Amino acid sequence: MTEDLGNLRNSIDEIDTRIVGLLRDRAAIAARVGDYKKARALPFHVVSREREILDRITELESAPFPKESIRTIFREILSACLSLEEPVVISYMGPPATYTHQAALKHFGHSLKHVPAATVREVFRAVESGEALYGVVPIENSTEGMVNNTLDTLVESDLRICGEIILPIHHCLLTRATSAKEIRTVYAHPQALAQCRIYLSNALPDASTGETTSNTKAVEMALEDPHSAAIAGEMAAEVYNIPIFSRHIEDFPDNQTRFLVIGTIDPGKTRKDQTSIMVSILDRVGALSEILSLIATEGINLTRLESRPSRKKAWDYIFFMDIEGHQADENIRQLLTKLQTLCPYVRILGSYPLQDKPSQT
Ligand SMILES: O=C(O)C(=O)C[C@]1(C(=O)O)C=C[C@@H](O)C=C1
Repeated sequence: MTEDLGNLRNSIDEIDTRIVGLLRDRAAIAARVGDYKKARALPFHVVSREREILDRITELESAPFPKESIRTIFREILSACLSLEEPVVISYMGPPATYTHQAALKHFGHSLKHVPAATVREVFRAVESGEALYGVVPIENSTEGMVNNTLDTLVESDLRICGEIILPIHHCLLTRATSAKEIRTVYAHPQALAQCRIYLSNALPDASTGETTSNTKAVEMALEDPHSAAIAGEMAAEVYNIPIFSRHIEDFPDNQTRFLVIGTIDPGKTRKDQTSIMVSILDRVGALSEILSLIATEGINLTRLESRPSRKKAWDYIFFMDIEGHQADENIRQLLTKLQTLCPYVRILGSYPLQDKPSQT
């Protein structure tokens, strides 16, 4: 029997109607949950519950529908339902269409209000003042390393880390020029320029480079001058309506950036968490190795160790550590108690859901 296209499309229309009906029912219940929470002054955004929902629906059989798409769709459903309970503002390091903006949208969905801030410090200020519930700032790139400014701002602030976002970064060359030889200058944020060195020297050996405060600023320069190009993401090309000359121009294809979600809300314990701590150590032989062996003795996996000058005394350092697990776990509680006796200063920056590293796309 041959398929009838009209019948197939009618079936899809019926299913779509059912999906919308179910979303309407879900939204009505979420609004009731919102009223319940309002009456009891409970937090509206519950990270651990969202994580539970996302993990559960990912385990449901959806084939041939891709699992990753199920998660993306549900991320948007949760975002829309939360926005019915409470208008939530997210401050991100702007301007719009940067990778940080993309990271914030991926993590919180499009239904929350995403507001750009000019600097990392401004993002922290927006959250500290209560203008925003959360802030999103870049912390580390897999090719270029730590964003020191974010680490330093974290040290000075009382805000906690509520989550992390890992985004694969694929740079594009954006320009109004139609051939490589027309391009005289390539503008970008220093991090993006550094991540595309090989491409630039091979494809545009005669072009000079110009550093900008953001890739979006670079796009504005490239829009003004047809002899200029900018390095930025695909989202910037869409938002600013500038042609993409070349895609995937990053030197290392597995280029990822990690962002932090900062705020005051405790995300709660989930199935797989990570704890970030900051310690200062005594200036004596073996002090750091003693801490590392404590971590090993408790059977804890140390996934990141960074040092930064304390900015209080010359050659005095603070150490940032990420360990697998939640601060409520027995072995981490033991470790923290021992660290308090060993280190002059210990601060828990937060326990939050561990993000899976995205596979190369
Ligand atoms: O379960 C809740 O606490 C809700 O508010 C409902 C809901 C949802 O849409 O499922 C919405 C927002 C929360 O962040 C978590 C879940």
